[in-house]
Amino acid sequence: MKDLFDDLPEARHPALEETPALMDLLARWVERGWLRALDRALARFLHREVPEAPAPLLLAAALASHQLGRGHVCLDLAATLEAPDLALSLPPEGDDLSDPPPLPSEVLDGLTLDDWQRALANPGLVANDAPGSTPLVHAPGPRGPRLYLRRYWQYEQQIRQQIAARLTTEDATTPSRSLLQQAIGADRRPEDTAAPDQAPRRSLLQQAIGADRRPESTDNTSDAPRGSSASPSDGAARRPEDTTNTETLATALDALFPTSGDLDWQKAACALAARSPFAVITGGPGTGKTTTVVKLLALLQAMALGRPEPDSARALRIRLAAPTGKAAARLNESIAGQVKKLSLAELAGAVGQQGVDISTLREAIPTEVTTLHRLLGSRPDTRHFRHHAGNPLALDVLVIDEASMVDIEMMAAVLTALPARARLVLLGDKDQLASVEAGAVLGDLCQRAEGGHYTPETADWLEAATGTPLPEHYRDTYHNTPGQPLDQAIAMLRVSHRFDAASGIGRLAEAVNRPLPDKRLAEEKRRAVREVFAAEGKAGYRDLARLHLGDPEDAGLDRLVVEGNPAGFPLRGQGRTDRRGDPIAPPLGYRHYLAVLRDHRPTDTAFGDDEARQPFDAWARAVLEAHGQFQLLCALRKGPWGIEGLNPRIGRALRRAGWLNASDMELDRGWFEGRPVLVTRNDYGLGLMNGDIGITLALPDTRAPGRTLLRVAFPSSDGSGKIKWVLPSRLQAVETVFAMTVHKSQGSEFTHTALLLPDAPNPILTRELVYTGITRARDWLTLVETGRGMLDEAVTREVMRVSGLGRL
Ligand SMILES: Nc1ncnc2c1ncn2[C@@H]1O[C@H](COP(=O)(O)OP(=O)(O)OP(=O)(O)O)[C@@H](O)[C@H]1O
Repeated sequence: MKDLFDDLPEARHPALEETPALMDLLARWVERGWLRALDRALARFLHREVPEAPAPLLLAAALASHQLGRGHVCLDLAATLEAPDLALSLPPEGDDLSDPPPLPSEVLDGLTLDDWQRALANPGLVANDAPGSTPLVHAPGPRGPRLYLRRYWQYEQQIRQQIAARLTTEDATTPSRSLLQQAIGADRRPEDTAAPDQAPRRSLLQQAIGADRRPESTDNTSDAPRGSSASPSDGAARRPEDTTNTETLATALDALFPTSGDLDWQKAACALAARSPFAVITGGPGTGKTTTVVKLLALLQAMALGRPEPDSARALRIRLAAPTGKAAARLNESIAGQVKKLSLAELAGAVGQQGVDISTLREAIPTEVTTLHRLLGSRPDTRHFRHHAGNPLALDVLVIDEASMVDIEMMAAVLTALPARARLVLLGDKDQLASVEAGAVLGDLCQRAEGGHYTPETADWLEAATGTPLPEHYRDTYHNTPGQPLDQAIAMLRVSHRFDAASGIGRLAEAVNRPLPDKRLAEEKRRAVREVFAAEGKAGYRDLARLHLGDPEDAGLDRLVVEGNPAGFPLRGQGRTDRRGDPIAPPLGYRHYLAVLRDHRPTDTAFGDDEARQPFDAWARAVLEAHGQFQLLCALRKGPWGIEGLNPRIGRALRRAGWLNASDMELDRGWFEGRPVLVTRNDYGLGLMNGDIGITLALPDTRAPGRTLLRVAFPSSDGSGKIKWVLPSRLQAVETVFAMTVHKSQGSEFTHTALLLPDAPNPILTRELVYTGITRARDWLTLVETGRGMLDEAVTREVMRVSGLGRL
């Protein structure tokens, strides 16, 4: 009897057997916020296009689309069958969890990987890892098959090909042939993805996946000449900065990096980046990414200006860019300072026969940082950029800072618009949260950065260039796997110059960030994190405080947001000094910027032409600067511990303390003086970028003497210190930012950061999120806990990103 039953096929969930049942299920998931309406729309669209498409295919398509909203560029089929409930972000924020619809695990029960792949064998809808016009692409991955929406498969291909082409045209050494073949993908011709993609259903599909606009640069139907498509032969031509002479390079590196006994990773990173037309410099906060890149630019410029043939000596066209206005402004500030104090005399004498003029060299190092959108020339209301393959960027070197925030679509657009001979240098912290949009390009590229994986050729070359041998454990021979071409172009900076051993912020970031290769080590990791706090108190880390809140009305929250809760820190935050011995001011709360707002208000009664604005500009600058002293960050948007609940709650606390004058309605959704706002979408008309922060101030109303008018003051993004005054009614996409999500805080830094963890487990709570939040703190960090065990929970959960960019 038993054998007979065993032979019967297992009954599968009706949603896998009949399309109407699947559509009902998807509708229920959408209703509960488990799935996006877009994801269901895609499944319905595909069903209309090919009515006989089997339900498991439509389900896979909806799940693949859903992954995009969660940052993954594709659906990993085997991983989904292993842990089906991870395919949806469950529970979504704000779900009351009652009467749940069937979970993915119930629906997928009984479906094997073979069954699923057989269902995907549908040439009308799914292509097998190849160009074509199907909306979906089924492609192999390192851990098993994946399903992509075609557009994202194409972005990935474009990035792979553009990077691989640069990795094959190193200036100084050439990797072995077999590695080159791996880099390009032995079974794929580089021109494959350039084949016309007729995609007849594209516009409808794009609507279905929320992508009705795309950059021209990635539009394969465009008949624009592929002027910038990189090919090894293009790239092999000599660059103006000739870094092939290892001896000259070594002398120049010695001039930039005073020698020390051990390997200086900054020097090694500079050397590797000078050698390769594509390079990544990754590292945690304060490890010297900016310092290194400034020296790299000085080196490249010196090489270019010092060329022996005077006719060919010309300065390189270098551009610096960052994904958001905020990140651009930050880099702008730090790079300008570093260029000014860079000692160039030795370098200038080390290159070329005559040497290079120091002031010419200094002037040739740019300090202006633009956003990627501006660089590519975004046009209002379209994702089409002015620069693309047919109209490439006019530059020789592009440096992108905060590259962890660049999503796959933007990275593909940048790479496609980059001339074949231009260098690309990516800077960023591989461990930070990735962009909210799909694709963690930097994290994917840096998967092996920790171990180095340098080949014997690279190790020998590095030793010749830097004068220091490469320690054994960074060599591929140590790891017993051949170093990939990509590994040779990546350098990881490992020493923080901002946080020393006495810094709790640095220690906590390190403990939280420690990878967890084996779940059995979870308890050990939790203990290591707890130990940082166990050193609390007078003898403990003086920059760390821990605050427990019982409920959102807890008076502890008022103390934190108004005053900064200095009592939570050892010695009330008094008496600390920085590395140079300068005093560090005790931690502050929002009262500080509101006090500057009140106490420094100009007495002038006119606000009109440029001159009359100056006192107001100075006031706004002081208020904005004071505002950067404190920021509350939280993981969630919704619920009492999300920004939506906390923003009005904090507004009320500040009003109670006498620092704000606003009604409940204004605090909830209106305008009031002192309101800090965050721009949530680029507004090219106003010149405001996603991530910009402005403060609402009351100015004299020139048309009605004695009365005031609210305007929002934003720092101008060109680093000029000017203030942009914007009428609130013109701001289309802003939100109050007493509380900010950790996601939005990327690229920013605050003197005192308070990181608030929610009171219940949530999939969004990961080690990357906690690490990103912690590393936003410059001098003071308050960890705010609202429930038990959430820190433990978070530090042992990692973001799983699925993409195919790991190996090149
Ligand atoms: N080798 C070094 N020796 C001493 N101080 C250094 C060194 N490298 C960098 N610094 C200092 O450490 C601080 C951080 O450096 P830098 O801004 O270059 O780091 P970063 O990695 O770009 O930081 P961020 O996290 O802000 O991106 C700066 O004050 C810099 O002057």
